[in-house]
Amino acid sequence: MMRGDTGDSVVSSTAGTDIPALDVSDHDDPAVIAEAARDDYSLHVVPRSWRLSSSKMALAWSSVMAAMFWVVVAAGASLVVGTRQALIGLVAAVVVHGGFCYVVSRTAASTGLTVGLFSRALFGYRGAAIATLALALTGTWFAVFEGSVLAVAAQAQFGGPIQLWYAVVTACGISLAIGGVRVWLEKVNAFLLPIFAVGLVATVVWSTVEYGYNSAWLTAEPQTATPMAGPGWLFVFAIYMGVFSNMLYTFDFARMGRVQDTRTNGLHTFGFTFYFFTILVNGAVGIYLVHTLPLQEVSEAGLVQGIVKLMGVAGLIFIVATQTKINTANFYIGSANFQSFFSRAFGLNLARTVWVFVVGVVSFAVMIMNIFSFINTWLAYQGTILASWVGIALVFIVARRRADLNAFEFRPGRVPSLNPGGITAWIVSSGVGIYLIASNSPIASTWALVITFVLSVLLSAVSLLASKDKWFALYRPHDPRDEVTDVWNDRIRCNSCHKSYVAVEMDRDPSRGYQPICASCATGHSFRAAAVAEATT
Ligand SMILES: Nc1ccnc(=O)[nH]1
Repeated sequence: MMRGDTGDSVVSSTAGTDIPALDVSDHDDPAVIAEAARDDYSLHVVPRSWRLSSSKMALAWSSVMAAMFWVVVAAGASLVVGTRQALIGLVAAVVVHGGFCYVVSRTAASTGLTVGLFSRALFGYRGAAIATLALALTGTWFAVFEGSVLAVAAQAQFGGPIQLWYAVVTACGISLAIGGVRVWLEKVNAFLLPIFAVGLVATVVWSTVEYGYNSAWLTAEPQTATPMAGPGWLFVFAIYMGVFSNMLYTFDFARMGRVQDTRTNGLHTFGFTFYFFTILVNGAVGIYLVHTLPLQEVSEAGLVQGIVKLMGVAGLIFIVATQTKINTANFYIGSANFQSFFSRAFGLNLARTVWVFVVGVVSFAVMIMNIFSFINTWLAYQGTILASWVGIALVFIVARRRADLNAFEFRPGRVPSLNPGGITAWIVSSGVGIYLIASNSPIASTWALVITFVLSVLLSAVSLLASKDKWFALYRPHDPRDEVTDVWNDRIRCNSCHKSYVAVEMDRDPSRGYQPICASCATGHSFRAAAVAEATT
């Protein structure tokens, strides 16, 4: 439908000019739907028609709930600070993660943006690429840990060389993550959720029957004294701040939630209910098991070996369920963010499928090379970068709500290269965090991430007060958003790839006679250069 035909004032911005008319439609382009089945609009805004019901969203996202990680981290922490302090730390973590993810998931659903696209509003066009690289590496390194745990469990049951199991686990991870969230993730995770839930209860009951119940686990004192500058619960809370990366995972999933479900999704699917189970229930099970099972070592590998020894094949099935679930999410986030990073940084536009293989090959190589401690160190430092991303994003989201602004500017032709306020807050706060962690003092394990986060909030709040409009947006004429009646419902055909995307993400290309261009094609160098030139003259 060409609205220009009606002479309607909707197209007023092009009236009387020789700007080409838009090819507008109000339904999805079949070619776009086919592409989305693999890519989930990873370089585009997710239209309202590609959203999942809240139950499907919950099943897809339940992937992150099931990871031996949550069980083992709490178990290890409780040996350092004692059960009571550990539980206090877990509760604090549930409240903070739940609250933040409420906010983050709402913003993701209302904007339909990825972490990569949204970050442009915070840090500018180039600055945003850092977030996608950090998140892609987080997904890949987590895939290494969770995959290796599964390989260890399989080896404990069946024997054979560990390298063989690494290969099997990697092949499974790749095949499940090839389809997008709606193709595989939601279905696989729905199927595995009951196995995970039953397995968790069975592990507790089985170990109690086998080794007897001893209530001493509830009052256990610290066993591995560690110097720390602060209370034990803060030590535990800080460990969970190290996985604030979950909030970026949340963003990339919640963009596929329906707008009318934002409250349910915010409170339950991604928020408090989710973390009650993920952090507190999983954690309490871990603390119980570590005081009940005779373990060789408290690590993910040690715990799964204990479980497989106790329960045999049933234990292995449980571990397969947990680790397969979490690795669908890790592979998905890793591949989607590598795709976004390489598209921005190197103009390399490949399907997400290709990046699924890259995540698989890289994580397999790391497992084979046996460099787990390197990855641990990497994640510890990188945790500061993602924690401060969260602080800056929250300040920005809250400020935007107060200013009553509806849409974030993220389009390549309409954001500056760097947002000096966001970038300064990001570099300074994460720099301080990295310095504190490198100092290896007792402050590192308790305060480093807290200080990073608080600094990121303060600095970004101050920078917003001092900010100028041009930090956030390039001002250019001929915005297709102004030419349609409904930016979410009207699809505009891109003159470069000839596919139609929702008007929210569309721009006009000054280097090609103001033809319409989509958010993905707009990452090309010539368009960006022309847009920047137009804005500054
Ligand atoms: N997001 C994640 C949290 C914990 N473990 C993972 O592998 N991934």
